[in-house]
Amino acid sequence: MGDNTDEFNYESLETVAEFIRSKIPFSPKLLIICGTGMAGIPEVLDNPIVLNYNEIPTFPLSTVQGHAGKLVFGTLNGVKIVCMKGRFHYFEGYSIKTITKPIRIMKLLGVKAMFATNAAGSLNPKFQVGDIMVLRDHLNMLSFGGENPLRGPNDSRFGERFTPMNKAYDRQLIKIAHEVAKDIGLADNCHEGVFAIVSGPNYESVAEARALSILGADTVGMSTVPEVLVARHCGMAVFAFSFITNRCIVSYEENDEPNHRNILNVADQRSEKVKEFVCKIIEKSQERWL
Ligand SMILES: O=P(O)(O)O[C@H]1O[C@H](CO)[C@@H](O)[C@H]1O
Ligand code: HPA
Repeated sequence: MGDNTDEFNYESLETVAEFIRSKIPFSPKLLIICGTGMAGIPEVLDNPIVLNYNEIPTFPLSTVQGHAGKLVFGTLNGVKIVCMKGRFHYFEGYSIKTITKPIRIMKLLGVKAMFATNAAGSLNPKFQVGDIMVLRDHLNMLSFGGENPLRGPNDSRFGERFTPMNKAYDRQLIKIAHEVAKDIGLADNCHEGVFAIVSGPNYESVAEARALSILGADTVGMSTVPEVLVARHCGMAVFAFSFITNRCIVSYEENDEPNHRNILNVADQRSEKVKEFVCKIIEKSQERWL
């Protein structure tokens, strides 16, 4: 779990990238991280090639239900893509560096942009379960507590010491996402807002949900933001969205409770729409990734 062990240095990550290069006949340009319940996204790829995480030296292993632990390489409209079917979360016990390790490996493979998806609870009363919220910004509650994957010596071969975050989410891709939502009949179900990350694995207490809302968060989840920090640090364009699987409970009078099984079910029911949304955004931004 040490921050600066050899496992994370440039040369070690390059060894992992070289292993992947030896298995895959092309260099991916776009990384898609499949959130909980979004494991169907790689089905859109032509000529898929699968690499299991446990075949890749030093790659972490998925432990969460709904996260298979596979890299799926393929193309869509000529764009060379790699999907992470299974991401890593802080609550699994991995260090913040481990959960973001794949991002730098992907950079070494040639990836220029990251599309990150997540299942999230909604804090904004205007959002419904089944809606999408495109991330305009985030609230990094882990970093407020000092946990940041960019902490430690900076290797300038990846990026600069200090990374701005005010323009983390690519504005052209956000615009395209709204256009696509309109085109596929999701205009009323596609929002834009602020995502807050908490460590989990517990869902929020009523007081926590209320506090996050007061701080300006519209959705909350347990992933994505560390990946975004590392992707921006190494110069990738970033697009992210939350798929809203549940409402956060902000009243002591409510009997409802969030649970992972329901979250998987809700995501599963809308998986075709989510796939279409992602495909069309890639199609419309295609020239940037060729
Ligand atoms: O963020 P993803 O991986 O979509 O998963 C979300 O869903 C799980 C909780 O049900 C947590 O892992 C949370 O982060
Ligand atoms: N809170 C935190 N993480 C989540 C939630 C939630 O309500 N739903 C899905 N992931």
